Amino acid sequence: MATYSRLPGSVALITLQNPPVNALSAAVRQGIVDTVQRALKDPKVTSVVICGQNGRFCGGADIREFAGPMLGPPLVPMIHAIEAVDKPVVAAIEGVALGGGLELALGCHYRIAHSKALLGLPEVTLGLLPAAGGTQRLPRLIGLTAALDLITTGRHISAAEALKLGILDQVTDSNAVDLAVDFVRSVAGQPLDSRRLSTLACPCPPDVDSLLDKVMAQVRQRSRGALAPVACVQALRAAATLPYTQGMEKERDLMATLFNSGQARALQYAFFSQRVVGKWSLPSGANWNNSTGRTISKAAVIGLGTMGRGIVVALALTGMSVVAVETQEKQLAEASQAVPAMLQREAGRRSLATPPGVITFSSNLQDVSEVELVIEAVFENMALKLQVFRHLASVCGPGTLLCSNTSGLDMDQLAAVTKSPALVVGMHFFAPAHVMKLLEVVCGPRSSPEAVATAMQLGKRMGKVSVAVGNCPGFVGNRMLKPYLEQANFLLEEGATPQQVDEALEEFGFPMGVFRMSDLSGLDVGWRIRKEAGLTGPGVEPSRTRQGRRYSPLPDQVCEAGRLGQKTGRGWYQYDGPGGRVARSDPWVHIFLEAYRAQHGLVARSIAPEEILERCLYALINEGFNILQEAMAAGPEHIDAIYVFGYGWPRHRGGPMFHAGQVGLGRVLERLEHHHHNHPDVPHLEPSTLLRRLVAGGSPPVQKWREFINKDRVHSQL
Ligand SMILES: CC/C=C\CC(=O)SCCNC(=O)CCNC(=O)[C@H](O)C(C)(C)COP(=O)(O)OP(=O)(O)OC[C@H]1O[C@@H](n2cnc3c(N)ncnc32)[C@H](O)[C@@H]1OP(=O)(O)O
Repeated sequence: MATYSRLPGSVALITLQNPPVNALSAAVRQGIVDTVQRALKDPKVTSVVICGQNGRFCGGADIREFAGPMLGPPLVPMIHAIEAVDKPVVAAIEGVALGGGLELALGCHYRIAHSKALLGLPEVTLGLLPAAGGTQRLPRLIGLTAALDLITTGRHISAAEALKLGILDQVTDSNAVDLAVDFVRSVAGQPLDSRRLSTLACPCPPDVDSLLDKVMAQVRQRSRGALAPVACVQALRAAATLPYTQGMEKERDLMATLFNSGQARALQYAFFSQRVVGKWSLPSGANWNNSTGRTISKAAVIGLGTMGRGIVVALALTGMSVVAVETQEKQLAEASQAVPAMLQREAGRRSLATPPGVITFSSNLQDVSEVELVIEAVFENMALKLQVFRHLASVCGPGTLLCSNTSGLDMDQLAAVTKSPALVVGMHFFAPAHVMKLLEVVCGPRSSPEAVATAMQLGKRMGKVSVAVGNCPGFVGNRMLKPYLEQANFLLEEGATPQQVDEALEEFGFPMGVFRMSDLSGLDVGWRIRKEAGLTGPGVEPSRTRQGRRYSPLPDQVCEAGRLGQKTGRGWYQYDGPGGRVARSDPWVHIFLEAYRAQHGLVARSIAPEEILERCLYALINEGFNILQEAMAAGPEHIDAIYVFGYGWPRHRGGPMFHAGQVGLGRVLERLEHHHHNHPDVPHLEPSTLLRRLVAGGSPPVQKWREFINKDRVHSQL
């Protein structure tokens, strides 16, 4: 709703009220329509200020309402009516003015903001465009070039930047509403024509067409199949080339197409998934709301390889002091050069309000005795990690939280060698750890609510999307990746090339196909994990089966040939040299694949992109269903957030579990059955019981899956 009050000096104050972000729900829109009418009719009112309750102007349209029928007054005529009012209307912006919130402010005659306010038109991130006149008013206010940037990226900007661009008329460090009230009194009675943005011409550079073509090409390349950024450019072309009314028609038509697209639904689902995962819970009933984490001010990181360095930077960026330990002198010397530079770069990029914490480098594990939390980030080797944990248990106090950055090892085994297993949790970062948004917080069976809450809070402080997951091999992300990678290798055995597999996946929307990705991270990484699992290495027979299941030794053989990927200049592709970035097809790989197939009596066949996608993606999704069944993830949103934020799953496809729902669960089941029939020695293709149960239950939408997940789970940890 919106409240109305009359202040001394003939000012009407309209306050939007819809906590927590004063989203423009039907009730709020109705409230605005009613209160604006009241101000208009009240002869004692000469001017109007619109603000939001609790220091937040408006977070935009109420996204939850998008799923249902449109009720209440529409935004477009409501904003037109405000713009047409003949008494000055000022938007007093505190907190946020986003999406429809900023569009509402653009319909006002003046905009005044607090210096800490954030403004933006983030609709593109929800698969939409600013269709309450935003694509037509903003470019008329700040020019086409700046509007293209803001609308196609959806980025939030500071009040200072908004002032510079001309979106704001004034910025204040004190109360924005008070300033707006004073200001509107001072302009009462002045002509408003030039303040009505819809009546202005759109300032454009001389060569509009070439600018729009250039931006369109950039957007298409960046968006990897997403529709909304393209529609934003089309709407801005209309703003630059058509009269306002026709521009608005174009905006409306484009919005209608986007609104009904699966992509908008997927992106809105992704928005809410990101928020759902913050609300973790454990089977004990402990959850985000009833558990208190510790506030960490001093932490340590053990191991300063690539991951450890990134973690040190991520921690220091929160302002805490960090002890960075590396026992190998050469690695320590390199890290103590590299880490401060990384920290400086990242702090500069983020323009931080808090100065970074102090980092102390040491080769002595004893130096972590005073810290409150330790993150072990040594090599992915259980014996080594156990050794470090035993050592930590003797060095640290019994109240120190001990975390491991393992990517899939048993957290409970590590907890067992410490004095306080309840204070042990996994913190699985993704490389580069100071940049990547995802953090898997691994809750072992003995992890206390306090330990989980501390790790989740710390993740949030580091700006991560933290997802609580159960303790199973590979946790959630890597466990699902395994069948995906496995299928990619099988496809090579059967006749595909690395390029064909990568192109199908990149066409789907992944930034990189599996083989390009493997070359980037290094083939030795997976090889070492497989060696640890006894699947490869000296003494292991190079056959195509392991424990009665199909196995492809292809990646082991490529790695053992010294082809480690980009770092050696050769992997699944060839590069210009060690460290090269541009992947080119390598005749060596094709000859190698032919020889491999001949050696194993395999006849190459032509494989369509559809089969590549089905086999890789459905195998991954199927494992997601198994994970849900075992309660290693609390819900499909958790798996989807992990894949969107950590594994490059295209956001406009929502995440693997959401995608399964969009494809149709029946179809996924049928194709898995088909592929399992053709490959009975691949257990990962055998459809999950949960998937079968969901299909038998009428394929409910993803939000209803929880009702079908077996309550008597064997391993329930979440
Ligand atoms: C004709 C079409 C015209 C216009 C289209 C639009 O306006 S689309 C909407 C555009 N607006 C946005 O995209 C803003 C989305 N919100 C945010 O970016 C952040 O929520 C915000 C406002 C920066 C606040 O961040 P903060 O970290 O403080 O809170 P959090 O994100 O956890 O949100 C708190 C709860 O509010 C819910 N919420 C936020 N925005 C909206 C919204 N626009 N509609 C509905 N609900 C919203 C969010 O889900 C959280 O809910 P909870 O139940 O507590 O998890």
